[in-house]
Amino acid sequence: MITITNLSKNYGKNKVLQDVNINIPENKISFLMGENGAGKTTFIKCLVQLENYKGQILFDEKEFQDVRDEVLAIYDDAPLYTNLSGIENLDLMNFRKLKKKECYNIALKYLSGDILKRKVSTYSYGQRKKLFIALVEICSPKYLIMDEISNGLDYESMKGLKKSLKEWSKNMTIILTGHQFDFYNNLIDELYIVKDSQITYFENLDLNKENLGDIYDENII
Ligand SMILES: Nc1ncnc2c1ncn2[C@@H]1O[C@H](COP(=O)(O)OP(=O)(O)OP(=O)(O)O)[C@@H](O)[C@H]1O
Repeated sequence: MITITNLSKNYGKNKVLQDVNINIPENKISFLMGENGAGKTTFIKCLVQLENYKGQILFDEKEFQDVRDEVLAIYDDAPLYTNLSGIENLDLMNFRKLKKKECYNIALKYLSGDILKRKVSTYSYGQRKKLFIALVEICSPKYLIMDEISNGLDYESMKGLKKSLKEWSKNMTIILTGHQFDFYNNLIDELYIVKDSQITYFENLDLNKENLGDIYDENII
């Protein structure tokens, strides 16, 4: 479980998050829903210490630095070595220390050999996303955080990712954010609303029956 206690984050006078207290359960898919600028990415950046904040974030009672090699965060400006090939990037970022050949074989499920051997600077937006998705399978992290992962993926890749996320969540604590509710409907286990500097857990909702678009209309607008 990830425990967030009294988390506050300001950018100057903009109080993006104020005294947030939530728990993210283990081995579930938790989804953060909120309008543009609500603070979803900020929250994720706090989780992985890319932003300073007030409060406490613990991963199964441990500080981030003690679980750093078990956390994988994927967000739009996540860094890649653009002068290196896709496979060289995977080899460098692979914290499970799989052999390069094993990384390559896993990555082939997501990108062709030709693309994997090309410099990342030549990749399309969707191909960069697929490289990170391959990294999830290579690293098999305990905690997986994906900010707007479905953006830029083609239909087949989205279907494949949805299936993989379900499978991964048997052994992974997963946090997702996004706006394309078609992708997140019938996928997520837990829902959190990000609004007015707060993150609120939605209790007792049957997410398999309820439509995220309707929940958004009723609770966010
Ligand atoms: N580095 C920054 N400096 C100043 N303000 C920032 C910075 N990053 C984000 N903000 C502001 O913080 C607020 C929350 O932004 P954030 O990116 O977390 O929103 P979001 O919920 O992820 O939005 P979206 O759905 O559009 O991706 C916004 O008002 C944004 O303008």
